[in-house]
Amino acid sequence: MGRAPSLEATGMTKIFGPLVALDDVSISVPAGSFHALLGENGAGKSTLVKSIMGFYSPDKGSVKLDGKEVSIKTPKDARAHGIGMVYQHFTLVPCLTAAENLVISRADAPSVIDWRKEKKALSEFMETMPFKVPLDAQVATLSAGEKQKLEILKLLYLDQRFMILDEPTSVLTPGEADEMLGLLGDMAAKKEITVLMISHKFREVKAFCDGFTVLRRGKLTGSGDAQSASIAEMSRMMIGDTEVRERAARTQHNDKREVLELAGIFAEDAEGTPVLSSINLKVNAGEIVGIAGVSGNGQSALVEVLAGQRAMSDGAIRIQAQNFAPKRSNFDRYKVFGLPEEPLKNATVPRMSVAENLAFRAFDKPPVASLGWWMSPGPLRKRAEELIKLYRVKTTSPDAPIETLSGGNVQRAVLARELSGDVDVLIVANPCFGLDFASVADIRSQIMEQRNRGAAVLLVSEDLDEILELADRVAVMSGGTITYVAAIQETDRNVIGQHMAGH
Ligand SMILES: Nc1ncnc2c1ncn2[C@@H]1O[C@H](COP(=O)(O)OP(=O)(O)OP(=O)(O)O)[C@@H](O)[C@H]1O
Repeated sequence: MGRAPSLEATGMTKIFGPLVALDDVSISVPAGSFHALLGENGAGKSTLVKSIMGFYSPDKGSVKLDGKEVSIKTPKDARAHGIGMVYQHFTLVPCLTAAENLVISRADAPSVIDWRKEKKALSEFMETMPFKVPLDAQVATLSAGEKQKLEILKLLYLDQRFMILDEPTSVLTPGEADEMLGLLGDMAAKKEITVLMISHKFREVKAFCDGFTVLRRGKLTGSGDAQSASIAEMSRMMIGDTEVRERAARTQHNDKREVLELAGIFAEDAEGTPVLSSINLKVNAGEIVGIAGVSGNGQSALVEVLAGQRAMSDGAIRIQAQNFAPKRSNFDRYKVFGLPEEPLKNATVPRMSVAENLAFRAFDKPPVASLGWWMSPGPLRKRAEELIKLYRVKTTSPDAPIETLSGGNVQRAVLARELSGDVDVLIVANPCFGLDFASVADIRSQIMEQRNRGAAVLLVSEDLDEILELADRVAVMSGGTITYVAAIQETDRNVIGQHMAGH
């Protein structure tokens, strides 16, 4: 077809108050290229693509498509120019079918839809596509891989042939990720599309990308050919001379005390449909049990139950053989810590400062609360400064509202707070989701150190590599229950993958 556009953004600058989030950055993505945009958390990747997409109006800079300067003031303008974006999280309407989602996404969708005509047109469109999604299926019933394919089909349906993908594989199994990137790579090679992909995974960049651009602290630090550059070169451009901490090793334990027990847990959603049924699992002191599974199989509901955000309809949580009701006073009493999904929403007060959020679990204890209920600003700030440094949280100041931090930095701030206490039980859900590799190394080391110190760790993760690296045992969740449990040494990726797929 040869319809892939080229895109060139020059001198892009975006200032947020005291912070230059993007400082004179230029990027060139030739037609039919599969280009990676790399950088640590907070480097400015989202700011760059949001400025190109018209979500932000840059303070300076210009965008050329196929060599011609274009004016993009809103995301609608970007769409009209054939630039589309796929986000980390799905944007489809779950209760509609795949076909309905495609048709309503059109700017010119008629108010009365002639479904016979639309379906014929859609089947013809699907014929020309390299991958298929069942058009009559309700989106809620599709797997994560199918939903992601539908997001991409939507861009093609809207004729958006410059695709910006924000970590598109974070919700996919490794097999699904390779399949999807492979198909996009083939389309790019045929010059049907041009892809700009934000990624933190060097393996994917090496396997599928031709060009790359690296940002660091809002500045361009390098670009080139992703095939000839080495991973070491690319990571140096990303992190400069910041040292990557060495991974904490697993130590042997004699302490086999049972600490956390999930005993026959059941839960329903608002409509009364079961989301968890008969969850039985024990976690010992000094053990990491990884819960693997394709997203949407009850993992979020389980984390919500453990965090006290969702009621159980039956069953019990026990800690050290005592019934545990998940509420704030008990979290402190039983030394239960954790990172829920979407930490900005579930574990912070977005408008409060980074320092206040870091103190949140400690705000009513000395030394922070030495003035009674008045939070004492001196110790609070000092403690915050220590944690910010130790966990490398990027913020303009401890006083900045936590909602102004990049996604990865909010996560690091919450982990800094939760991992810095005296932990008996640690419950973490996708702790490294969207983090850059230096942070992944840090966070995984911290989790391992808590295990080595004797904490019982429940690690819910959609990233199988993470479970294989950290867990002592793995449990697979499928259809709201645990279908498989094994010691890590006695199983492998394929067997776990088959159970994840429900076989
Ligand atoms: N709306 C905003 N207001 C103030 N500061 C912001 C805003 N959006 C982003 N920033 C800041 O701009 C910097 C760049 O953030 P950006 O989200 O572009 O990083 P990123 O490279 O996409 O990071 P991540 O990998 O964590 O998503 C960060 O320091 C962030 O705190």
